[in-house]
Amino acid sequence: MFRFLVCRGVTARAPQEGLSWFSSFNLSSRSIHSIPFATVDVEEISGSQPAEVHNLVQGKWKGSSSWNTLLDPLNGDPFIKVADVDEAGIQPYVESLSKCPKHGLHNPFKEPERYLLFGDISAKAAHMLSLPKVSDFFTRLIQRVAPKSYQQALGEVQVTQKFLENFSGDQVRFLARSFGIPGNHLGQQSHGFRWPYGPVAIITPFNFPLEIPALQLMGALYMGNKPILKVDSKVSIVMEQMMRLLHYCGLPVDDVDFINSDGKTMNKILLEANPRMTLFTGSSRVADKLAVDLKGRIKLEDAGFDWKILGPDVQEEDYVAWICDQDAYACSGQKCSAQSMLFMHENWSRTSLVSKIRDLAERRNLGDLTIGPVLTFTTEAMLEHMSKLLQIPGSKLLFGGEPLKNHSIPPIYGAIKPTAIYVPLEEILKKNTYELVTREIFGPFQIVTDYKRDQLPMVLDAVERMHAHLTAAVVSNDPLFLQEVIGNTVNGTTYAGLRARTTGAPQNHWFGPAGDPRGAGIGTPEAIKLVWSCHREIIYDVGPLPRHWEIPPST
Ligand SMILES: NC(=O)c1ccc[n+]([C@@H]2O[C@H](COP(=O)([O-])OP(=O)(O)OC[C@H]3O[C@@H](n4cnc5c(N)ncnc54)[C@H](O)[C@@H]3O)[C@@H](O)[C@H]2O)c1
Repeated sequence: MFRFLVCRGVTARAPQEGLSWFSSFNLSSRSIHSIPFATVDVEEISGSQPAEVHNLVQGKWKGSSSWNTLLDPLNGDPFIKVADVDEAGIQPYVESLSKCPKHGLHNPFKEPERYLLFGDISAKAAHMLSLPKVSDFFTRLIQRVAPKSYQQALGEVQVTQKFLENFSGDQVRFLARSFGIPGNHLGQQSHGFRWPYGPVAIITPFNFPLEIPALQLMGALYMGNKPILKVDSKVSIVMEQMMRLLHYCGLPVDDVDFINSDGKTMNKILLEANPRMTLFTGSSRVADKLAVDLKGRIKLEDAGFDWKILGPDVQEEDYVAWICDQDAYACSGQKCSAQSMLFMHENWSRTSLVSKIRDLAERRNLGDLTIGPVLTFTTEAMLEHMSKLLQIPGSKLLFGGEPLKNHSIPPIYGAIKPTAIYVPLEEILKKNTYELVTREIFGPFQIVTDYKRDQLPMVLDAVERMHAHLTAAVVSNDPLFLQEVIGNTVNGTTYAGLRARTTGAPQNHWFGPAGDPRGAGIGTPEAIKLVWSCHREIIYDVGPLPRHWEIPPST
């Protein structure tokens, strides 16, 4: 992995066209030391040289009178200053959103050229992200604010790059494909169109600083909406730089507002600006509040308490153990799709699967960020949860359960070893323990249990009672077993088969919860159309009237 320097203070350039756009960022001839859109040098951000994150409203980047200082999650240095908008400063954002009509910035009858514009922007942005120094820039920036291994952070950049490639050229206009049905008489035809909502809001969490906001933002824009984007301030520097890249690739500067604020201020903006649709990705607690506040005009990607069921056919033990380790502990367990509960068939309990998972988990280390800080739970909170679980009869610590040692992660964040706790199935199902055992701990933490051949209905009962149905894995190549588990469950993204995993949200398949009419999706054309457009039917009825038509009797 090579390092490079970026000139501090370089501002976003005006969009340029065609060849000149490409040659203005020609790696071989011009400076390999600069990234033309970037305003930060990822390797230089530190307590002595803190980076600044700005807001964008009505086409202008703005600072703020109050700056929120972030601590480096690896050493506690105050390393990023975020221009925080407080409740007194929301008016420009409310006004900007209110200016956008309900019929959007474009639709099939208004400025259709913009569908092509977004195909072009996507092609250019995909090209930029494919350049090694740009992809390294974003990968490292992600690592600085949401510490995860280089490979995991790079994965976000690659998914975003592929997604942008997917929606290059004419693919944006194909998203707005309409259909027509012949009518009842000459001159009548009905046409179904994908229509934008107009002013919309996007709220995203800390754990995927680039992939989630970038994919949802582009989907919103493709369909003709004007979004206000709010990313968790802890990581918003990544998307701030991505906004600058998009401007560089031709995104009109007043198409998107970008805001840094706390949740309360954002809640107020939503109530005052009244976006026609809000996409919320985050915890179920906030999701449920917003669903009420916004009177249902919302789509949700909320909490994940994701399960994996190992079926009766034991095979490829090493592979299954490796996937379990990746699913539970990559990104320190801070994926919404992380494996939270593992159900092992008794045939698997007789193998050395658990000790293999433990050995793999023990390879993880802070040096390469294969384990790292937990940003929303402290060490004490996770250990306290563990001791409550260990009071359940028959439960035991399988491995982990200790704080990480020899680190300088500040105490506002958590730092524990990858942890697995065994809880007997019968105990999990008891009314007063169920809630405790199925609480989502957004860290390197999983529950393991086992079941006997005739206890599959109990396993299915346990997963039926969960409130979030995001991802799941059924690890078996027994078609009857797969059929039974899939037919009796609902999770929106379910992997089935020997190689099944719970994590993995590439751009090539739908990712989102099921079983909830508010459920959103991300990544695919279906997800974009569902989340970011509504159906509009235009019934043409132009005549002519039948010859000798007369006014009929009233009906
Ligand atoms: N389903 C998915 O695709 C998905 C993806 C990633 C994360 N998640 C979930 O997100 C959670 C972890 O993220 P988190 O702790 O940052 O979530 P969170 O709900 O605390 O915050 C998410 C975002 O909402 C904002 N926010 C908080 N209160 C708000 C309010 N009242 N009005 C408007 N905005 C508000 C936050 O500032 C942040 O930007 C986990 O539960 C995880 O499972 C889900």
